[in-house]
Amino acid sequence: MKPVKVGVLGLGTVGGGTVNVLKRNAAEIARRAGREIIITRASAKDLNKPRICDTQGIALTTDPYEIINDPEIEIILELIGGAGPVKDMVLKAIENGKHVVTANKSLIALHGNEIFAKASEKGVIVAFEAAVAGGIPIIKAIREGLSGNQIEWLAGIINGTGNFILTEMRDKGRDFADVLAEAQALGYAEADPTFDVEGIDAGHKLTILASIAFGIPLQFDKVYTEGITKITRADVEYAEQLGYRIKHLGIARKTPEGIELRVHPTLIPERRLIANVDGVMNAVLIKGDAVGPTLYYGAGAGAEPTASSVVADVIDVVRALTSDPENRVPHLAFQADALADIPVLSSDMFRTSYYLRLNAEDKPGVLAEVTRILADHQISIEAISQKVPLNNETSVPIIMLTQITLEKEMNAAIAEIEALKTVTGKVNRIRLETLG
Ligand SMILES: NC(=O)c1ccc[n+]([C@@H]2O[C@H](COP(=O)([O-])OP(=O)(O)OC[C@H]3O[C@@H](n4cnc5c(N)ncnc54)[C@H](O)[C@@H]3O)[C@@H](O)[C@H]2O)c1
Ligand SMILES: N[C@@H](CCO)C(=O)O
Ligand code: NA
Repeated sequence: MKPVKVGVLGLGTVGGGTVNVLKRNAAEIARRAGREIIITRASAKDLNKPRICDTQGIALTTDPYEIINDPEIEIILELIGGAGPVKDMVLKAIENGKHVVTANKSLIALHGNEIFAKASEKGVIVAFEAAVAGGIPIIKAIREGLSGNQIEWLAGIINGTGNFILTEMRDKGRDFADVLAEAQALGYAEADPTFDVEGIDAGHKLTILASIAFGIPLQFDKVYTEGITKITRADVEYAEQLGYRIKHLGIARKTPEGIELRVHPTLIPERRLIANVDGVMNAVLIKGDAVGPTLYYGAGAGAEPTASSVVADVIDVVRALTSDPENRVPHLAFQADALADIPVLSSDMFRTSYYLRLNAEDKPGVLAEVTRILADHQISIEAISQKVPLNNETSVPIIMLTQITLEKEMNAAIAEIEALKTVTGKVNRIRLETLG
């Protein structure tokens, strides 16, 4: 059979890694796919930039549409990124009857509903394994491996840059800015790294995971998002004294009222495997009703780990070239006409435990005032400890862990606690999940 011709848009970290893996493993890949797969054309913004890949044998252009409109090309790899100009590129490729493989989570999270509808209309595949948790085959695991289950919840460390920063800060006492610069140099970070540190990238990935886990349309605008920039060294230490690690998690949970979609720093018991996932590694913990908890671990970013997923998608597409479109794995795991309209809950409706840190005057009755406010809001305290004052301060840090409570009640209680004359400054609140 003739080789399958592939065109690549974008030759940066992921594009370069993909060229390298497809070339290096060509023979093995052909044995798996049943056909030789070759990259014949690639588009780059700057043709003379130094690259991590060898482009010998690949015709380069600065115009992606030359490739998108090339009738010889069967599969387009969109590895440019962003939800701007690439949206039209992907829609045009689909329009031209080409299959698309992308690593672009913002594109899928923001425009996936439209893109998948168009792809179904045209009978082509849009594959996006590399968009979530880099090299971990998490899309395939949920969409195919767990398809007999009702998924109850999932929780994941799904931003490599953020986990790398938190790990280096905790283990080596390094500065935030310094570690972020290293993550950028290593090719882990997004073009705009605020996407990594403010939880937006994790929010994009959570949007995708929740859709394929629960069979709901993609709805990034409903994800509650908090980043890692407000995590302090003191909180990391206090959490550890209590037996917890602070990780930045994306959590999707089905409740009787609706679905919680939230991205935020989270205390998790240090004995959990996921609490010990460090550096650029990602992990996703999924609870299915039949299988119980399952955990997936691997590199969340970087050229070749991400390329591993891109290439696997290319092979899947090649294997599916001869199948009828209706017999393929649905883009969002559930049949497109069977997506459910389950409400996504506002953050007021979240139910979780909390770690609270506040500074209070060191005198009798202060703790009683704080605990009375919590009791008024039906919030039970799991643990409480008073720390030694820092320097010569007259106020003392108080750390509390609560039992599961409604976030609306917690917000109201925090407002009342902050209004107390004996409490100085803000209450620092971090959610806590036992993930059991
Ligand atoms: N870097 C990672 O570890 C990683 C992991 C998973 C997913 N992703 C996703 O993969 C995509 C690519 O990320 P990256 O890290 O490789 O970014 P990158 O910046 O290294 O590469 C993108 C490349 O696209 C080029 N480009 C921009 N406009 C172009 C155009 N019009 N035509 C052709 N080329 C153009 C840029 O010059 C750049 O070389 C993004 O969607 C990103 O979110 C990245
Ligand atoms: N910037 C992303 C790339 C992988 O999606 C991260 O650090 O996880
Ligand atoms: Na993946």
